[in-house]
Amino acid sequence: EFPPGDEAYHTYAEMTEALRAAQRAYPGLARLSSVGRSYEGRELYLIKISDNVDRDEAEPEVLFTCNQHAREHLTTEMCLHLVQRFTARYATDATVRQLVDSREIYVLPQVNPDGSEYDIAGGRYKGWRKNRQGSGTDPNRNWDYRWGCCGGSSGNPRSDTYRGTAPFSAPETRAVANFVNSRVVGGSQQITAHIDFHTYSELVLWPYGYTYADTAPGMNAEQARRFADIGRRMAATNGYTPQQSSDLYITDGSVNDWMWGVHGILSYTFEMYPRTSSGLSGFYPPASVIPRETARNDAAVDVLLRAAGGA
Ligand SMILES: CC(C)C[C@H](NS(N)(=O)=O)C(=O)O
Ligand SMILES: [Ca+2]
Ligand SMILES: [Ca+2]
Ligand SMILES: [Zn+2]
Repeated sequence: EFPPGDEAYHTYAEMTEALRAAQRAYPGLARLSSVGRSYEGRELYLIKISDNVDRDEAEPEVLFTCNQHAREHLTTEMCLHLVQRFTARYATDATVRQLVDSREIYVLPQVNPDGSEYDIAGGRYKGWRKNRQGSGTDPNRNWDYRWGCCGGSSGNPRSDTYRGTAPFSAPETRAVANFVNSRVVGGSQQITAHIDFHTYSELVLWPYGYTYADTAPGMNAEQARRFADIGRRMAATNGYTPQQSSDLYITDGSVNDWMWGVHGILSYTFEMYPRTSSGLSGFYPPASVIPRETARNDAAVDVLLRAAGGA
């Protein structure tokens, strides 16, 4: 459980109950499923939000993933805020209704529930980042695109950026990748856009992460320009700093590189609040900031949902 004062943050059980409650309250709009299990056997819950939710309609599909990194608990709240906004406001908010009626929105609030639960065990924060497989694998170095290619991860199991023994050696990244692979229907990937939420630093990041170059195989100048244009439009709404991922530092095996490199999905990372911090406290902002710092991304999310349809 979370330490005293931080009860508003959702544990894995509370997150699961929030998803179940959304499905119960909005059965025509929300459908809960699992994409698989974590290393310790926790279901990796996914909720789909759309009109006629039980039908696979010819609408652009957009995926939001959160909590790849255990200690980044504000991101779980970000995904749950998305679920809340697109279900509870459907009846009253014309913007929300238009988006839910014309898109299929997938939200995965905890990619790494084992790590997240370990980080808060006993009501004390551990500063834990990775999953709980052996000494821990960094999920965001375990994706199967240019895995371990470029000095953007570690081969040392003790390292916080340990890439694992092989691409998708982590059950969690394997399960999410299986789901994305399953959305190739009739030879084309139905998911057109994606945001992976992290904390912290207030950044909008786009691929590639494995190279400093703006263009590279699978990313031509026009595609790079589109990533930057949409990235800048999103950053203009939330005050984050837009940049290519590698401008921060080189990463290899990251989710954005895989989503774009393998599936052509317009995939971003949002590093949320705070912008700066000393040491680990940046990962543990007071629960009082949750409403403000999750709603802060509403307009950016709408920019992406529109871009997913070609806007
Ligand atoms: C998406 C990359 C470029 C940044 C991310 N930073 S974090 N969230 O781990 O501090 C990471 O190292 O995975
Ligand atoms: Ca629909
Ligand atoms: Ca569809
Ligand atoms: Zn992170």
